[in-house]
Amino acid sequence: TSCQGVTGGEGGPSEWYRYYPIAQGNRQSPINIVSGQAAFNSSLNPLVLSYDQCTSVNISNNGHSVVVEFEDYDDKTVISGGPLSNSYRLKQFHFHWGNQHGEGSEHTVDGKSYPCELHLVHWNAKAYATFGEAAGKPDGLAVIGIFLDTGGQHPGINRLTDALYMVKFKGTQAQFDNFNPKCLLPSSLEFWTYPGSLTTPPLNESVIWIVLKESIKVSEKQMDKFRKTLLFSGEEEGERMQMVNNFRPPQPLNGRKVQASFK
Ligand SMILES: CNS(=O)(=O)c1c(F)c(F)c(SCCO)c(F)c1F
Ligand SMILES: [Zn+2]
Repeated sequence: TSCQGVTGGEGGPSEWYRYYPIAQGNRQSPINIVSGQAAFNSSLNPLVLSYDQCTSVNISNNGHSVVVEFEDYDDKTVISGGPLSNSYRLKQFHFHWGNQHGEGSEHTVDGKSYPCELHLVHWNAKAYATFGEAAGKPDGLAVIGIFLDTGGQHPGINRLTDALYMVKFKGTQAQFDNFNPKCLLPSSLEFWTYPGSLTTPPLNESVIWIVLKESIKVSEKQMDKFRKTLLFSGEEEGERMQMVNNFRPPQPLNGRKVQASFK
């Protein structure tokens, strides 16, 4: 139900504006990407992900999603190129998903939802001293969005889905090292890009979005692991609420231009 939404109980996306008025701002995310209206920009550089030295630290359930965090005290895991003027450091990745096939992603493409969307969250450590500071700046964050669609089993995501039982409850965390999210990339890095926001409170308008055109394929069984293992609720809470439908629906474009790195 809508009151479940991303917050799992204390009012969903339609209530956020009460405490976070920026929910009605002019660069909110996600959006529906209308492929025919995206402007091909030949001056967009190829996206470069320098993830070879990445060090994952832990996996956790923050009550909104399952999050894998990385060491980000130096530039060993960065992205550059694309629409970005400098390198941005990987801080964490997390997912948004539905409770059945037809919904789950945050961005939609020509009105089509995917069952899940992966967000790789990076921050502008060249311009700002901390993630928190960057999260308040218009060019502070860069999030790569990758659609997960159902198809054959994805070998790379198994280590992750096998670890979900350790973070079943809100507020739990477990060690999770040597996971390189490069294994979750599709073969093409072609993308759409547009200026937007966080999709969960505080909804800061500080994200340069980079949404990959090509989805990765995971099996229905792997998708079900997210839906059946994770809870919005904490261990001590009586009622167990399945963590599903933790996605925000598309927001008004308000005149923004979506650029494409491809024709
Ligand atoms: C893009 N997806 S999002 O808005 O839901 C999102 C999120 F869920 C996060 F947890 C973080 S990191 C916050 C401190 O860790 C983030 F930057 C985000 F952008
Ligand atoms: Zn997200």
